[in-house]
Amino acid sequence: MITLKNVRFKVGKHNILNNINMKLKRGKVYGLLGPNGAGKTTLFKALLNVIEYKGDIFKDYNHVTIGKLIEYPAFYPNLTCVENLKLHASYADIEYNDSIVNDLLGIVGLPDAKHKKFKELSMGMKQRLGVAKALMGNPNLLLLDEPTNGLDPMGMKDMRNLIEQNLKGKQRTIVISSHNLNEVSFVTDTFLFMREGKKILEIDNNEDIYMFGRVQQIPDHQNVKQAVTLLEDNKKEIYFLLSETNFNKLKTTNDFVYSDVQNLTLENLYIKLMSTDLIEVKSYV
Ligand SMILES: Nc1ncnc2c1ncn2[C@@H]1O[C@H](COP(=O)(O)OP(=O)(O)OP(=O)(O)O)[C@@H](O)[C@H]1O
Repeated sequence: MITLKNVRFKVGKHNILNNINMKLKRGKVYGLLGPNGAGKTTLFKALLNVIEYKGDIFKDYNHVTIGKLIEYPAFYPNLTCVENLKLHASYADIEYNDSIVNDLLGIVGLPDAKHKKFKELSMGMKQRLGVAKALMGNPNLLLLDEPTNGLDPMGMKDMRNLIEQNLKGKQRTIVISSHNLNEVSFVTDTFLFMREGKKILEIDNNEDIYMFGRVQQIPDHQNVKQAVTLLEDNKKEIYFLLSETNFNKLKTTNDFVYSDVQNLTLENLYIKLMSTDLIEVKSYV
């Protein structure tokens, strides 16, 4: 488990990361969602320890190894896939041999492109080579920043299959940032929504539909409070956000009074959370 406690990063007066608290468990895939400038890449940089953040990041692995695909993968255009990976391994001081490099190229679906020069690869192949690079040294934390960036629908599907079938593992934590809600929802266990440098909501990606409605009265039981996420807009109206299962449980609670209930798709949920009217998200969990 990797635990972030009050992680902050400020440039001048601008809070780029604003008291981020989260726990990243082994074997889980996290989808980091948020608009441009929300702080997703900066959060990756904090995890990579390449920025001077405040707060703490605790890692309970004996030895944390991190693989990363951040922005577009950088490779030497005139070197082949194999040569590029070997060069990276020697720079990064990662142990490798021919069979490790060949296996990695097999895992990412590039076994026939081993001796192709980087500049000859398609966009999808370049991204997959970027993943192979991130996987060198068999990292237990894998950070993928917009891995489907620039890919066509087939390329996106290949990337999804790669994550689902070959990267997810019991010992590995994967964090994927993406603007493609649909794509990320196929592979993610937990969504982390970020806005303006804050983690505003964390929810499981289960089959449940999310319900949204206006709160008129909320019971004062701790159990009820724990089940509900409240969204407050700047007109001070309170809305609730609940999984369908929790909503059905709460419906039977007499004092829970609400109106205007609607189902939310992931896209609608995202829009609600990022809407400029909304000023605060309170989760008691
Ligand atoms: N070192 C820095 N100095 C100044 N501003 C920075 C620095 N690093 C990040 N920022 C700013 O912080 C904000 C968050 O940037 P970041 O790249 O983390 O966002 P993001 O969520 O990854 O966005 P995108 O989806 O566009 O990739 C942006 O407004 C960016 O300009």
